[in-house]
Amino acid sequence: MDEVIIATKNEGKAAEFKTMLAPLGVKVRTLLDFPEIEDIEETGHTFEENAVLKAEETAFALQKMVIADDSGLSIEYLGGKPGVYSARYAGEQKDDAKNIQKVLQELKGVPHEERSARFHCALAIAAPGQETITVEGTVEGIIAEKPEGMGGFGYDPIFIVKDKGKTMAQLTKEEKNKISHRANALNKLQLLLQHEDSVFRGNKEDR
Ligand SMILES: O=P(O)(O)OP(=O)(O)OP(=O)(O)OC[C@H]1O[C@@H](n2cnc3c(O)ncnc32)[C@H](O)[C@@H]1O
Ligand SMILES: [Mg+2]
Repeated sequence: MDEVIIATKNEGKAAEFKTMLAPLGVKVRTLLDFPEIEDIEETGHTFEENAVLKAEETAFALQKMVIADDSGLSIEYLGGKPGVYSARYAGEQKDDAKNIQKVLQELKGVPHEERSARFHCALAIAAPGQETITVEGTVEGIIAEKPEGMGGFGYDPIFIVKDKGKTMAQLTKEEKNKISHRANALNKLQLLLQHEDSVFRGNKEDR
């Protein structure tokens, strides 16, 4: 595998995939490089369903192998919300600051011990005529009282990583890419592909 297309238009995700896949020597392109591909409607009820939708539609459109990422934040006190609606929680414009404000508003006055949350990342790898493969990675956290830190993207400034006692946005890129839901999912995918005898492994010479 010398090139992989990540079916995302999210710049934060795109940057993380580029960094995490760099050691493998794989060239990474994203949908930011294919502006002709229109937004795919995320009609699934789970992260996995949406990842499969995005991966299969893009693989069909480009006739290439692609990986899609559907991810989001699930907050226990809110019954799992924003969940699959994380990107558009505060409206169609997918505004990170507004999404964060909405979550903080909904958790106003809720004590620390009831602010448990989890980031999810479902990855799907699809290629024309191949069975799609999916994996999911998570990371546990607590929703902060206010945003802290400048790194990452999305909900990172309000997500205190349980094992670190800092928000995801306060971690360095290297730290985030070691422990994140996306890193966990990508590690699982790599392990799975090592055992999978399919087109996704590429030619022996590529390995
Ligand atoms: O569908 P694509 O084009 O990949 O881009 P998107 O931004 O719409 O992506 P999703 O549908 O998967 O929605 C993900 C939401 O979860 C948030 N999110 C995902 N991963 C995150 C991370 O690592 N840190 C913080 N927030 C994250 C992100 O900001 C979005 O609001
Ligand atoms: Mg999306």
